Amino acid sequence: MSTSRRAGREAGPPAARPVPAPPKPESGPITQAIPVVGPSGNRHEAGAGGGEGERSQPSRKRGRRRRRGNRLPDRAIVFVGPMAAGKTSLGKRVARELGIPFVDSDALFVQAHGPIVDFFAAHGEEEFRRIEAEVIAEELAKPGARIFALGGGAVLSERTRALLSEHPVVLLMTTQEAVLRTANISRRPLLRDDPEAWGRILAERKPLYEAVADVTYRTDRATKDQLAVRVTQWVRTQGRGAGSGTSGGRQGGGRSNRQGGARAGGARAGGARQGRTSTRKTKENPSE
Ligand SMILES: Nc1ncnc2c1ncn2[C@@H]1O[C@H](COP(=O)(O)OP(=O)(O)O)[C@@H](O)[C@H]1O
Ligand SMILES: O=C(O)C1=C[C@@H](OP(=O)(O)O)[C@@H](O)[C@H](O)C1
Ligand SMILES: [Mg+2]
Repeated sequence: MSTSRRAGREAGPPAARPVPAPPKPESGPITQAIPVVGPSGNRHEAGAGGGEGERSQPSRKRGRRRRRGNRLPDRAIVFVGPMAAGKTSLGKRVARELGIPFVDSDALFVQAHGPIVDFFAAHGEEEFRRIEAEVIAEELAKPGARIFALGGGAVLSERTRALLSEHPVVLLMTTQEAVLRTANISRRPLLRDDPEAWGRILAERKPLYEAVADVTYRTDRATKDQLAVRVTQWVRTQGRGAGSGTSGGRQGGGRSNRQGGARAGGARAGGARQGRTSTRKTKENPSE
């Protein structure tokens, strides 16, 4: 296992990753209706449904299947990445697939403080970052499997990066071209007046994303449906055999990661889990 290279490479069979906490009971599927906070701040049901025209409750059959299939950690699985990479939209889908809640840090912020664009205008970015880091720390402290999508700049906080060393972290990466094609720029204060700032901001933050990530998926090279399947599969490996060496092996086939031209970068954390305050994860980077 490489100990120095970072995320952003092809996902393949990840290596086992030691988990520091004592083995926790694996969380089973959550089959009851689950409150979800979307980016708009609205609560809706996610366990199934997620607000995109699907059922509000998983069927009993699906629930049984999930109970057998899920091996989820008893903690938040965190999505990071640049603005408009798809953290919110893909995070919702993955949560729905897994039958677990979805939480979005921007939505938590909006619930308490109103629209981010307005907050930036009134109080500035620094104050936004301060509150964002608090909101994230509070959420990460809660137990229970769920997908937690962070705002793109959340990794700027050292405190947040340190906390992420205790969580499975998925990095979603894309390109400026794809973002300018699909994203709603007007809701993102840092892009509103200068959409091309996206690339400059990414250049500054890329090392931070890579330092916290366990696996990377490119969202500009696959459909949301394809990615939802792939990321869901990866998440399912994260609760297995803490320290048993089986945690990543099942993904191994990496089959889905290499299909359809959608490249999932892969890396696995190892070292970071040995130290609670480490902000850097040790990864294996299978070749591309
Ligand atoms: N393969 C994909 N995965 C995720 N999002 C995608 C994909 N293709 C296009 N999109 C679009 O990109 C945008 C990403 O927005 P969002 O999920 O809010 O990103 P983020 O939360 O990372 O800022 C959405 O409009 C989404 O529909
Ligand atoms: O990258 C950033 O600095 C930001 C990203 C946004 O979230 P998304 O990444 O979900 O767009 C939101 O937190 C805010 O506009 C600032
Ligand atoms: Mg988002």
